[in-house]
Amino acid sequence: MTPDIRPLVAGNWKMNGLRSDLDQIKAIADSIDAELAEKIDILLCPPMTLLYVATALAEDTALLVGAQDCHTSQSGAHTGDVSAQMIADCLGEFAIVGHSERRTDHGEDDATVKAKAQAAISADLTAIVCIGETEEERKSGRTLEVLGRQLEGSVPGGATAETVVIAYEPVWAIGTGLTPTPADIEEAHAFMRRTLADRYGAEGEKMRLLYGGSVKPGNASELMAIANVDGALVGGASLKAVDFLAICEAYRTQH
Ligand SMILES: O=C[C@H](O)COP(=O)(O)O
Repeated sequence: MTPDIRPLVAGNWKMNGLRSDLDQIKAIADSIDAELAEKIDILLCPPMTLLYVATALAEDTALLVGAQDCHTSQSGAHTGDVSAQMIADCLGEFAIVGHSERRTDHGEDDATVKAKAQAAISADLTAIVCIGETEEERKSGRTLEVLGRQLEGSVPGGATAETVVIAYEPVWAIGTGLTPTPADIEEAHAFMRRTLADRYGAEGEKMRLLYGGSVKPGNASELMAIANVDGALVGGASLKAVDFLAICEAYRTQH
């Protein structure tokens, strides 16, 4: 945690979720009480097919809703793509960009991720920019070098704490049940904080830095207590309301 930074717990449903799962979104939205809402922001990013219904379910609750990607343009001849403006039109407030699965599956490089983040910001969304090293990069001692390069290449100039959130997701920790040691996470987040503060000054000091990769109810408290970890980006454990809410609960007794 970072004093004076409001934590964000974000759920990324990835390519999961059918209409029959809308009850999970409703359960999450309806379970966020005033005490928890006062302490943290809680965000859910369902697949695009459920986005508009999700924002309707979240209306008049503290649940925030976002998307998992956006295009670099706001409209045009891009079959199958969805723009940041369309996400905002569906009342989404966030867009994840540069998730490692998109970097791998769709060949998205840092320049593309930066353009997507810029498109999100231009549509008044907050961009959650994902970065993280592969297993091979960690084993060869290049983690911080990779994070520095990705921050430089993926985060737009002029980013502020309002417009950008950074999610550190070691690729090898995603969906594997493995997590870095608390010391390794602390080192990575301290590095990101220094880098962002050097580049963005006071805004970099306030930017939210999430940890993602096998966050579960059982390890959330330990992970969220690490210095400069201002929340979580949760994959698998966000699919069930009871698990996602248990992760959010890690904050109830803190602050
Ligand atoms: O966006 C979420 C991350 O990729 C983490 O996924 P996971 O919690 O299933 O490891």
